[in-house]
Amino acid sequence: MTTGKELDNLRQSIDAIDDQLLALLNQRAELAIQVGKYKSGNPSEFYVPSREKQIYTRLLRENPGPVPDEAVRAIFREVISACLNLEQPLTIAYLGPEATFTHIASMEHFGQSARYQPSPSIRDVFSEVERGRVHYGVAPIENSTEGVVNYTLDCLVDSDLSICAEIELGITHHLMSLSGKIESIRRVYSHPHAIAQCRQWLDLNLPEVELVDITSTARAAEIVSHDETSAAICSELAGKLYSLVPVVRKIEDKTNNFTRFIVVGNTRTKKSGNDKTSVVFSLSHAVGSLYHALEVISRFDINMTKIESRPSKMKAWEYLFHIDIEGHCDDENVSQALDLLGQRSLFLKVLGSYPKSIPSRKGE
Ligand SMILES: O=C(O)C(=O)C[C@]1(C(=O)O)C=C[C@@H](O)C=C1
Repeated sequence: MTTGKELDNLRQSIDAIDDQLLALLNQRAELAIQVGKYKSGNPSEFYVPSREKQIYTRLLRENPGPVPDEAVRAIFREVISACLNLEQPLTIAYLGPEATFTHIASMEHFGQSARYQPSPSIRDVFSEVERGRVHYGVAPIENSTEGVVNYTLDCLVDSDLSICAEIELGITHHLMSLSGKIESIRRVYSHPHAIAQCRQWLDLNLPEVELVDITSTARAAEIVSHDETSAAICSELAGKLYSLVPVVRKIEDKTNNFTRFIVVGNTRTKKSGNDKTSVVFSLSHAVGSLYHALEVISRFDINMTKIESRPSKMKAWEYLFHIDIEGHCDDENVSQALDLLGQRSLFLKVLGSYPKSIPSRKGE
């Protein structure tokens, strides 16, 4: 047992370390301000995803414990966020309203010091950045259970913005209501993707209940906050914002449920050493055209992590192929592969090269 004196000594040692941490944090902030002065003054140069990725990778590799990696990441997220804010306060548009998973993903990536602005649609997220009203935008692009968010893919094709970074968030859905009682539920509101991710649970546990599609999980929570007989499938953050309590926690069918979000902006992200590149292309209706296009990827020894096709919208039954490949477009093999792929395509656009995400479980 620790005596009162020993406890006092331990707390004094903690105070001494806190003083050192505070002094070091301020030294770090001074250095970040100096780094900021080397940047040309263009606001889009201040946030450097490749450098941030290198910092996290090194710290997580060197972490001796007992502080868990997830905590190291969260602490340094806030340190970097505060330092960046001293260089240039960042404004971020996200697919709102407040407390959506996109909001959670944005805060997880940019930290508490950035300023956040909800946008009513994915198109609006893009246009806020295009019009220069915010520095960056965040939109969902793919869920591990439900597949791609088509609208984000379409916006990427139409827009001149680049993908600067990706964010991967573990997603957990809770059934939340005003009373927390399952027997009073007549309707369940949520975003169609969230309903689809909880389909088996709903069929088994609430087979008679009406399911209502809503534009976002956060909006569902807001509606339910005015109706005693309904429940929302939403994040804990959204439920708390509207004074809901959990009826049943973690109702998603697949426990490994992740969503990827993209950060879009006017800048191209430099190499971090562990990157991905997103590309969209279209092909002629000739025998083997897709085969010949993809042969280029394997010829240059590149791993493809995703392929998706979308209607071109220009002509019926013509398609755009969206692929993600490992590597940065400034890597020799990726750059050569993209040149050749361009020669074999009717149209090719590089949507961005960006650091591979470090998955986070903060949405759980
Ligand atoms: O290295 C930089 O360019 C910085 O601005 C410093 C810093 C940091 O705090 O480490 C801050 C923001 C950037 O996104 C990356 C790194």
